[in-house]
Amino acid sequence: MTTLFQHKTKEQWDAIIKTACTSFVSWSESISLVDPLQFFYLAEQSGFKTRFYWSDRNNETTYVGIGCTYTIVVNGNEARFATVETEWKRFIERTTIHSNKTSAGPILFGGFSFDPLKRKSEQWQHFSDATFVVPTVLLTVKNGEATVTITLPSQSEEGEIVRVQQLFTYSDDPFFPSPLPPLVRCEERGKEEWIKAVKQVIERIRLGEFAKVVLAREERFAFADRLDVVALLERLREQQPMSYLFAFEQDGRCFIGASPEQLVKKEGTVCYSTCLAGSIRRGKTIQEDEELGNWLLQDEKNLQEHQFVVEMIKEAMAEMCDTIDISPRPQLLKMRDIQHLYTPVIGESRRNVSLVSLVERLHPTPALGGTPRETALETIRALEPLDRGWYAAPIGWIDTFGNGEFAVAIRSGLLQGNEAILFAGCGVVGDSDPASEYEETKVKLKPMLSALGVKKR
Ligand SMILES: C=C(O[C@H]1C=CC=C(C(=O)O)[C@@H]1O)C(=O)O
Ligand SMILES: [Mg+2]
Repeated sequence: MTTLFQHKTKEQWDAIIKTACTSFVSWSESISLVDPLQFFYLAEQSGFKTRFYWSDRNNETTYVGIGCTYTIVVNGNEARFATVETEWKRFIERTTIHSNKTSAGPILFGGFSFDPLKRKSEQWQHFSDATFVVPTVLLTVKNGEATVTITLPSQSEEGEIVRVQQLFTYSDDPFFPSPLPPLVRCEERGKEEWIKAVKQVIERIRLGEFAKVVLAREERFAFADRLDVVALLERLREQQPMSYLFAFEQDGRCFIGASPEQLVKKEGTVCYSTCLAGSIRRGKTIQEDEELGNWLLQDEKNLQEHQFVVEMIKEAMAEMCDTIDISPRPQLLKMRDIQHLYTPVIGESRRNVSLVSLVERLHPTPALGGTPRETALETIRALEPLDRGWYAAPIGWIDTFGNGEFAVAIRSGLLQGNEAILFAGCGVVGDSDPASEYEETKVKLKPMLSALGVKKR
């Protein structure tokens, strides 16, 4: 047995918790490097019902959150972004933070639903229009260094303290996630209805009603046994190393994915965003892959699909930043299963714009909604035969300095018991072909399907 966290005795914990004159207390300490997945795994062993996992696309920062000391839940469209922001500020004011490193400290992690005006389906009942948590225990792994941050109410009960402490005594034997269970059934809902919706959207674009609408669909998969989130994260981490990896689990339901798309990142006065739209599969040989990539870089339909995103993000960033830097032409972003047109944007803002206000301004970009935004959203609400829930919406974190990052939760799915519901969409423009758009959604389902071990359907 190894003790991960040896620095403080029970008496020292008590002293920190009980002498705080604020409602919450938080402290951080360096620990020896641990595999974040092992930490995530331990959470379940210790009986915590809430856990999350985040790692960015450069693998610079990984967070694992366990338990929840503070929760922000908002339902409905009214001020959901502003509420998250004010509640986070209120929490910081009510917390004594013992931290000697600027990079450590508690974070707020969570996500939003794609569209609060869409009627919530049964499957998304447990995911609010905004749910954010301050974890009881946070593991931060940054540049090869691990820090643990414990955040507790200053009136914590003894039992809770003991449960948290138990988490730090672990066996350092390798952990064994359960093997992935075999697939027993897959169900594709409303293929014909979806293709009909794509056709309708194309016609309405040609009539000049709107310029672009992103339509999504879902597929359901039933397995012989319960799906193990740790096993899935381990496979996603291995198979999609250049993606944001995220999982948010509460009471046995987990929203999980590996997305290539950054919505926004804020680091001091610097703000980053990316325009990602326009897709083609990867080639089977290097030559075919290059040919496909070159075709994508010149294809009018895909360039148009991409350009709508560039225009909107450029406008939003120009509004919020003093200067912006954006390249005039898209480049290729190659993921394991798919390649995209990609244009990064960097802005500098000395106006104190908050990360949450950037998220609010940017969501949904035309990579997930359409152009013009409101008409596209109304069209999606009316035509799309599913509730997107948290799919295609912002997911990410904010720290106590207001820095943080949000990804767009695509290439994702909802796990519950033996079942996985996966989502994929594509940008429909005037020159779209319904059959090719359908094929594109199949490519976009691949990252989650490979992680689930589903090969042929
Ligand atoms: C809507 C999705 O992807 C978006 C992001 C990149 C490329 C896209 C496209 O080419 O259609 C989509 O706009 C999805 O993966 O479900
Ligand atoms: Mg597309």
